[in-house]
Amino acid sequence: MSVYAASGVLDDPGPLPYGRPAIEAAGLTKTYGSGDKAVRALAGISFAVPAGSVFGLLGPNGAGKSTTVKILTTLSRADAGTASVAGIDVHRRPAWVRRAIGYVSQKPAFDPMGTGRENLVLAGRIHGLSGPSARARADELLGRFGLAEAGNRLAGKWSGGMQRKLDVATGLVHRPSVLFMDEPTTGLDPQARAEMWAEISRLAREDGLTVLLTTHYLEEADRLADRLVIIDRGRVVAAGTPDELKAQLDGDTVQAEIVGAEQAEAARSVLAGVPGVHDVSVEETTVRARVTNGAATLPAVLAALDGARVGLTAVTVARPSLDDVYLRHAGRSFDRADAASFPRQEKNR
Ligand SMILES: Nc1ncnc2c1ncn2[C@@H]1O[C@H](COP(=O)(O)OP(=O)(O)OP(=O)(O)O)[C@@H](O)[C@H]1O
Repeated sequence: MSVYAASGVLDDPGPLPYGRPAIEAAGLTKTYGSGDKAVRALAGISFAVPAGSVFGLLGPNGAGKSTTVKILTTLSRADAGTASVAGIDVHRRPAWVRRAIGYVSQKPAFDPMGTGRENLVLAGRIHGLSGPSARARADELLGRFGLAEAGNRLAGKWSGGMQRKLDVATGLVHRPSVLFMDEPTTGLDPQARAEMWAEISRLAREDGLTVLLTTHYLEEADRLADRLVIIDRGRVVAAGTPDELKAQLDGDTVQAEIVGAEQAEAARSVLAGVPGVHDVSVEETTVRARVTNGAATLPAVLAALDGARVGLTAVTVARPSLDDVYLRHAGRSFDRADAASFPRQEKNR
């Protein structure tokens, strides 16, 4: 099979071989700039995404999510490592990959001065559909996303949730087998976010699409992803299903808010001595610890802190969350890693 037919039209790369992951990344590295200004964005990222599943790429700002997606969607080249999408090598066959994937960026991609239907028809035409085929596909997608009634109204006047659905529908016009979504629910209100989660699940369950989404919302990854990797500073620090990752942390988490940072350090040493308490960490005035059994250990924790005259403003006991998984692997909590990198990221935008 030739890569390009004489007309320049691509041959069909064919279906994904049975059992082969829809996305495979192995040892991807990427450094931006050189010398003193070099930024190592990826330090050897590897993962595999089963076909027909929702996969989460989770990490704080600057972790390397966008760089990974850019490489997988052929917008950037890795310095080293290999990657394939829909069974196609991203470096050797970028045009094939582009035909097999859809991409929904974080920023709106639709024309607000066009109707929803016009936007979809235009996207279909850009992908080479004939006029009648593009119109039929537009109507199919409007119906699929519950947008049929609004289809002839200006997209710029739609609600944020409807506009996001339009962006997703646009990414699906050419029937890709793999859909990349960058922060799909950023900026949506809670109801629109829940609706978008349901849509994304449906795409995988009912349509057999493989969805790779990036997010820095732990809850989103927990609720939506069949499997996920947590990326930190260009490395995969944890991988598995959300339940597998949380189950690695047996027991509960005790989190105590301490009156001052000095007392928080004192609290750390006090708690480290309480039987059943382990992995004590301190960030500013927050002390966290893993405990074998939260309900049984809490009285001893409170008594120990009280005995050391440590002032508390709040104490909570919770089942392990993905934040705890991140804390265990990255040595700092997710929120703080995100906040720490935020000012630098703002400058980049
Ligand atoms: N074009 C670029 N030139 C220089 N440095 C870059 C460039 N793009 C990204 N970086 C840096 O590479 C690192 C990884 O960035 P990347 O955008 O992949 O992270 P991210 O996890 O997607 O973050 P965010 O959630 O903020 O998009 C960061 O330190 C970032 O500042």
